[in-house]
Amino acid sequence: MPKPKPKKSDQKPQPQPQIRQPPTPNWPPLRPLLPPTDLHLNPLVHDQIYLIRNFLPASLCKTYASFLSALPLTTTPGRPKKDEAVRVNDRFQVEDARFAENLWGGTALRELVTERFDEDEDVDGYGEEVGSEEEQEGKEEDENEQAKAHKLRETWGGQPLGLNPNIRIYRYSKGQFFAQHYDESNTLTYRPASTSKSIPARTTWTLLIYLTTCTGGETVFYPDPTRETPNPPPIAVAPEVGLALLHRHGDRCMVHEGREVTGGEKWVVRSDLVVAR
Ligand SMILES: O=C(O)CCC(=O)C(=O)O
Ligand SMILES: [Fe+2]
Repeated sequence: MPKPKPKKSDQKPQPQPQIRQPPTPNWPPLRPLLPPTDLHLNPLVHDQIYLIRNFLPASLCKTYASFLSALPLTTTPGRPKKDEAVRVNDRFQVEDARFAENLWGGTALRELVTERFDEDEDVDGYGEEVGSEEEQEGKEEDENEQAKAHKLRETWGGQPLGLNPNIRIYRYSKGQFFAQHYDESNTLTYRPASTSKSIPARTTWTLLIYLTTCTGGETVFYPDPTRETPNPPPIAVAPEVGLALLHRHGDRCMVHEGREVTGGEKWVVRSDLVVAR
């Protein structure tokens, strides 16, 4: 069966007058968490999809799913706007810079993204060794630091600043799904909650945090065919309690979908990685 032409998702930021913003939820504290040293950013597809297992422990996911079910979720209409992906789920969207900062800095995410994004690589992989003279060591360390900083910006599309304050909560019940689409990059002005700074920024990767398991409901990625692999197999990620997934979006976004849930409920917290423009 030919694949339907993927649409864009509708993730354009929707600046709304202050007065129409729902009040920010009184999110439960992000505790307990696993020690960051127990967590890893594992590449599923190098440079495209990363997974963090147990990003949120099961007890916290349970607290969140029950907290979120009390929020005023709205069912997205089955009839999308022109050029928008068909999506049927219940969702809640809020601008909450403080929560975005807690998810970033109050968990292992910042450390994994900014310091441990290259754990799977050879630790000496940055730069060639140019001799073992002791006086060269400092210089080599500097060069390694610079190479790492370069790799950081290359991986994330710029200097990571934090998460998009546009927080989206999805609940998919039996029969609900998100049809094939790709996620767009958005520009924004990043304003850390605790300061008056304004930094020109853009989103480069999608963050999905699964709070539940369910049957069906996999997030499925469709790699582009290449000459060597004309029929690449789809890559399916089954929702897992506490799993975080990061995937590249914008120009190099892979077409993907949220498969229909066939049993249970799939709960997802969605944000995006924000980098300096
Ligand atoms: O729910 C999913 O599995 C996918 C969600 C998604 O693709 C999106 O939020 O853009
Ligand atoms: Fe998406």
